[in-house]
Amino acid sequence: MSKLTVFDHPLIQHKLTIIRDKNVGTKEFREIVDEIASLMAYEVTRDLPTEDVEVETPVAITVKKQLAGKKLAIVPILRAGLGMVDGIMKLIPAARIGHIGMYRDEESLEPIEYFIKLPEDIDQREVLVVDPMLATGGSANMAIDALKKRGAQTIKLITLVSAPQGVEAVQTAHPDVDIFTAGLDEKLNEHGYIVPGLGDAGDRLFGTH
Ligand SMILES: O=P(O)(O)OC[C@H]1O[C@H](OP(=O)(O)OP(=O)(O)O)[C@H](O)[C@@H]1O
Ligand SMILES: O=c1cc[nH]c(=O)[nH]1
Ligand SMILES: [Mg+2]
Repeated sequence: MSKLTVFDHPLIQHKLTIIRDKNVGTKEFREIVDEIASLMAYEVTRDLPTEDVEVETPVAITVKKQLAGKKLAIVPILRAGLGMVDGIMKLIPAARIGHIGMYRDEESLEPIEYFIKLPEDIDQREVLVVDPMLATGGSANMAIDALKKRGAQTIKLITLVSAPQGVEAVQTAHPDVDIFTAGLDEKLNEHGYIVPGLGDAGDRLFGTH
């Protein structure tokens, strides 16, 4: 069974509470999603391997740690996942970025894929799939399926708000994929929105509601 990590860091919780407020506008929403993504990336990358390297300081030669060249790819699920990319890239600037375009059919809630473009060596990279919302889990599962079909082997899923149903769906379909989320909410409503959630993340990020 994959691991579920719910971040209880006070900064993450505080910032998530701010953007849940329906009166927060697009500019502030986008800025805070970016900040939360950075804070989450710091924790998600905690287990990256390091190696010893020699470095000459102005004072002496010493041996210290650097990242052991583990290659990463950040894969946002469009549109809303785009809002988390820059925040993660600030910490991991050498990561490659893949894109998976997907939207949920409003009636069936089934995801529909409309775009996919990944780094060619995706099979050699640890992949961070990012999407603010994990609701039914349909989109995340379809994105992970698409990644595995193209050879991705190590995948983590990073979300801001998750519904228990979505977590269970991903854990069942992909027990090898660890999930990191800033908030585990109560449930889904009859329209498939997370309750209490934060509404439609894509619309709030891009001002399209
Ligand atoms: O877990 P699920 O039930 O699949 O729902 C979650 C998906 O729904 C939202 O995208 P949406 O379909 O609104 O597309 P958008 O990002 O373009 O707004 C969200 O960003 C996820 O991708
Ligand atoms: O609550 C939800 C559920 C799916 N997608 C969103 O953007 N919000
Ligand atoms: Mg949307």
